[in-house]
Amino acid sequence: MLNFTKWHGLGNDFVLMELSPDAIPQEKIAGFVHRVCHRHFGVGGDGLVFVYCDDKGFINMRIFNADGTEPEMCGNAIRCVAKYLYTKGLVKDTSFPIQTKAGIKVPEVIIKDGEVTAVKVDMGEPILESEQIPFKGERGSKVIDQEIQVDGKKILITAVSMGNPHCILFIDERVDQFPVHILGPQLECHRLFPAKTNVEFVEVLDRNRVSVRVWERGVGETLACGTGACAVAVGGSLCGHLDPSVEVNLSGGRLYVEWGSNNHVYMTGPAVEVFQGRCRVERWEVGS
Ligand SMILES: N[C@@H](CCC[C@H](N)C(=O)O)C(=O)O
Repeated sequence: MLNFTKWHGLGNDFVLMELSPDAIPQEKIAGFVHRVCHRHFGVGGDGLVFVYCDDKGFINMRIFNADGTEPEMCGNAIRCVAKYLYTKGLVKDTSFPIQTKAGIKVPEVIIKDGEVTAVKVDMGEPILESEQIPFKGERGSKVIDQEIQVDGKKILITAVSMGNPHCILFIDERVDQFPVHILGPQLECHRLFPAKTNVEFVEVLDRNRVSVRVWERGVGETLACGTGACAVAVGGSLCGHLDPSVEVNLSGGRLYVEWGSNNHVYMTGPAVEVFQGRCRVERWEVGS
């Protein structure tokens, strides 16, 4: 039996296990994650998050998407991990570093009347030139409002990496009526993004407020994406649509993002524990 807790950040939901994925045979991880995250045959979740201390005593977080692929980072999950560690008494300070595949991130739990009401995360610096996002071949040639063809139609995209890749579209229509389920998968697998991409559809409400729907790599449409919200704030600022401080309204709720003058991106939002449980696992086969 494996203990787990179920968490969400604005409806972007995760199964959290205090375990290193290295404890699982490499060839079994994708199937294990897929099964745990399955909404009918497993616990159900957009992803599975592993939290553990490495041999140097560093806290590590590794996240896997529901399809079993491993992204570099997850903004909503790191808030859940920070609250988990703090409320369980596994860390004493309100702010502490967490090692991820996208480098060290520093969450700070915000406490009011003895309760963790939100988590603010220093998400580090955005990356505008990387192998994950389209790059025109010259240094300094960032992808900002660049025209591309999708299914014979011309669209403008902006590409930002927060450790994981994001393709951002600023749209003129209402985002709640936008065909996210058609354009999302087409852009996720577009040849310009060699490692596939997350896709954010953004309706700008004013210079400090946006409405966003997200199509996530390896998952599909989710209710929120923390790294996506950060990428939108950076992309919107680079395109001249937004100020550096933005309220990001996602399908599952609101995040506050600030692109600081030190080039770090700060994301603030909630983290909620939903339930605890144990799942039956035999040879890393779940529920069989
Ligand atoms: N929901 C996440 C991002 C999870 C990873 C993403 N699907 C990817 O493949 O990069 C967030 O809150 O940032």
